[in-house]
Amino acid sequence: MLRIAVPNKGVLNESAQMILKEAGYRQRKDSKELVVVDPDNSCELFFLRPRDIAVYVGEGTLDAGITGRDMLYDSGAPAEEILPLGFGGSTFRFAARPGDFSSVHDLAGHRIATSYAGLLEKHLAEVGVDARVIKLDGAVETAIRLGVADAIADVVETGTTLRNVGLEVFGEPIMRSEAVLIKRAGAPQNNGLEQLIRRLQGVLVARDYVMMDYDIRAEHIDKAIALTPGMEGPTVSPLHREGWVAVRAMVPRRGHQQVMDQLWELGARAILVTDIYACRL
Ligand SMILES: Nc1ncnc2c1ncn2[C@@H]1O[C@H](COP(=O)(O)OP(=O)(O)OP(=O)(O)O)[C@@H](O)[C@H]1O
Ligand SMILES: O=P(O)(O)OC[C@H]1O[C@H](OP(=O)(O)OP(=O)(O)O)[C@H](O)[C@@H]1O
Ligand SMILES: [Mg+2]
Repeated sequence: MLRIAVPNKGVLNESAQMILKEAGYRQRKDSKELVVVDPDNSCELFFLRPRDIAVYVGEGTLDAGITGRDMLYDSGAPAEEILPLGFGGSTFRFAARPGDFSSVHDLAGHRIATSYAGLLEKHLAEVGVDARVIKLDGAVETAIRLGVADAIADVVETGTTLRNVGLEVFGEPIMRSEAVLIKRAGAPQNNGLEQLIRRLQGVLVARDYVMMDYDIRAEHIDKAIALTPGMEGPTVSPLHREGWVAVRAMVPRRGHQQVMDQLWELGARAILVTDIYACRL
């Protein structure tokens, strides 16, 4: 029985549930359900705080989990990333009142508020800056105004929260994060975990690619294939029309309209694009 940890609330919750649903796993009926048994897939889903997930997985009580890369790193738990999941993207950055600081090195001797003390302390040690870390639970942007800290280190996505309190980011981003699938560091990948990874990879490919079909004169096929190389080479079949072939290839969703324009210029016709519902590559 594979045991998977899923964020029970917060920004990662909905997208994590969605990707597992698309991968064929059972859904919880309401947000109060904390454990879902999915006998069809021989697994159990445990809904936990995203911050705690790396701890459970690192202890080996759960086989895999979905959490943020920043939270995994912050926890210091013996767990490792196995698959980036393409949602929950953010950066972890320093911010302060405009003009107060311009680089991490200016922070020596100052107070920095954060709810990611583990991540921040590791970063300060790496860059050799001695500063005081003030650990808060959340809403750290207000700490400067209330005189608890001189700077903050926090998750920034759109930057709206910082703008609203008149703060600005400074220095290089400390970390770029997104939701990731994790397992215990060094744990072997059993069959259930391998199946979970393959399924999630299938969902990610189905999201990122479309299927493109078109007809083209045989003499242009090399140029057409250069535009639509597919994953392992496109399928080229004869067409019941002298001198023409039909081509089928997976194409990145992003930019597929430009590819269609270029194929049209090349003389391709009947260019069709369809969604991929699910796949296993
Ligand atoms: N706009 C965002 N705000 C906060 N976290 C975000 C955002 N976008 C992506 N994330 C990621 O989501 C994770 C944080 O999730 P969440 O905010 O739900 O946790 P939390 O701060 O512990 O919980 P809560 O905010 O409910 O106290 C981190 O991995 C973070 O990088
Ligand atoms: O750049 P933005 O798009 O504004 O998003 C970033 C903000 O969102 C998060 O807060 P959250 O809602 O998780 O509250 P918290 O700080 O209490 O965790 C994060 O801590 C920032 O405050
Ligand atoms: Mg939060």
